[in-house]
Amino acid sequence: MASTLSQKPDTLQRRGLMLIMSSPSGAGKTTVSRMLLEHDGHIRMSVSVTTRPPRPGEVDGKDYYFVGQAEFDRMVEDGAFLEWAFVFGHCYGTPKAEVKAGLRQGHDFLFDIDWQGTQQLYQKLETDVVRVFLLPPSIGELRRRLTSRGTDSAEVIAGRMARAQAEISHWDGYDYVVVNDDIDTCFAKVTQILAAERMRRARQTGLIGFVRELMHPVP
Ligand SMILES: Nc1nc2c(ncn2[C@@H]2O[C@H](COP(=O)(O)OP(=O)(O)O)[C@@H](O)[C@H]2O)c(=O)[nH]1
Ligand SMILES: Nc1ncnc2c1ncn2[C@@H]1O[C@H](COP(=O)(O)OP(=O)(O)O)[C@@H](O)[C@H]1O
Repeated sequence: MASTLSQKPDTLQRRGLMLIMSSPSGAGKTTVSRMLLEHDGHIRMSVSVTTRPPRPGEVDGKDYYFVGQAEFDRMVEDGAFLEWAFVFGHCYGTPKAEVKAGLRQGHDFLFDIDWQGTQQLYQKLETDVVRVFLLPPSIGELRRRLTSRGTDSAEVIAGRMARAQAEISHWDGYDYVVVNDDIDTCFAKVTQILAAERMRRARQTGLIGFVRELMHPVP
């Protein structure tokens, strides 16, 4: 039977969500983020600002906005960040403007940020935030991944390994925890989390009118 409703459920207005992915360095956040951006047409990356120098192959404006310390400090003073933190000796921050406007328009955003940034975003925008923590299958595999990525010196890798346990200790500040053993399985799980979170009643702002029409159909 043809529907008499004025709106199709699939096209209803929805508030955007903030999918945060954190992990110890090398567990696979960047890899899973790239897969999500490639396969999901509705999520955008929140590109952070950092004082860390670019790695080979990283593109300014795509991977990060690379800035000097003075410019970063000015942005902090101007209130340009939703959150910012000091990680591995460098400053990292999430620019505010694009995300706030995008959420209202129903866009979803993906954040590759650490536990400090996650706490700050959760305190500010709790209902919009979905927190996912990726774990490596083992500490040995984490070291192998950091080494095989080939982007950091032995000294930097040693620093990241030394921080791994401290970062893992924040796993209980997240809504979901996924072990990134096989990459395709891990990606499938993150995709399932995103799909379910998009269906949360509180996010489906357009449902109110739709449900009203279902309950009071025009004869
Ligand atoms: N709080 C916060 N953390 C960030 C931000 N951008 C990146 N990070 C985190 O900073 C850490 C270092 O990032 P990066 O230097 O790219 O190395 P990675 O750990 O190999 O991804 C990671 O834990 C990122 O999640 C940000 O805007 N805010
Ligand atoms: N499930 C996986 N199995 C094997 N290698 C992986 C897996 N996930 C990521 N990697 C590799 O491990 C390295 C670190 O991954 P990356 O996504 O850069 O981690 P992070 O962003 O968390 O620091 C990269 O070389 C990546 O290709």
